[in-house]
Amino acid sequence: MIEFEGVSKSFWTGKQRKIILDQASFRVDLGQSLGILAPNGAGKTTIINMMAGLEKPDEGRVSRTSRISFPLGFMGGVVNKHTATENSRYVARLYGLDPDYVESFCRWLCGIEEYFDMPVGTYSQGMRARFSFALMLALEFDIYLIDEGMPATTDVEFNRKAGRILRERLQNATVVIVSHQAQTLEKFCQQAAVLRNGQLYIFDTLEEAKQLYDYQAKG
Ligand SMILES: Nc1ncnc2c1ncn2[C@@H]1O[C@H](COP(=O)(O)OP(=O)(O)OP(=O)(O)O)[C@@H](O)[C@H]1O
Repeated sequence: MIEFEGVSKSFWTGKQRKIILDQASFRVDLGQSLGILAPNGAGKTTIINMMAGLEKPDEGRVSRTSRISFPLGFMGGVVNKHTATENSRYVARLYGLDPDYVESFCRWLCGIEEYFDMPVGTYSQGMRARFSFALMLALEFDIYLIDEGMPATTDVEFNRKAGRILRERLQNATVVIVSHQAQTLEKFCQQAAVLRNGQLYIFDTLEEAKQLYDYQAKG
């Protein structure tokens, strides 16, 4: 479970205060995958980062009582001067998993051949995205955090394999996915939310959320 209690977050832009959340309270329960709809720049990445514990609220409390993933595409734990082999074995040890398993899973899923033994700093953006996605899928979490704005991979074979594993994983796991379009959320989520005026409004159906989102877009 992830719970936000009276959470406020804003950024000072030099000209004005950009409000992301204003005393917002909501919960993500296990088994209730949530899709968050918000226009570009509204604060989707910031909310996902707060859920992951990468960013702190200015006020209020974020509590986590399950195994929460790092956001898909997050490379913060990956060391550029080390190879994918070294990074995957290191991350496996951090999470108390078998390094041989995590390394071979990532090697198989990434499909980046000899680059797996080259420093991550030498990878293309697509290779980096594939490696961080593979790393996330190698570890088991109760809640997966997916930021649609993260660099995507255009490798068809990888997307097919990774998509299949993610769908399998999501049969038993919960996902929080943020997007600016409803279509992306349809596949995964039991409930949908709209970020509006610093509040997250959660609905039982994507249809209801879309109505508020479309109304907001017109307004
Ligand atoms: N450290 C920061 N300092 C100042 N402003 C920031 C900071 N981080 C984010 N912002 C601003 O806060 C707003 C929300 O950023 P965020 O990346 O969370 O939005 P987003 O909805 O994920 O955007 P996008 O859809 O474009 O990826 C943006 O206007 C961004 O410029």
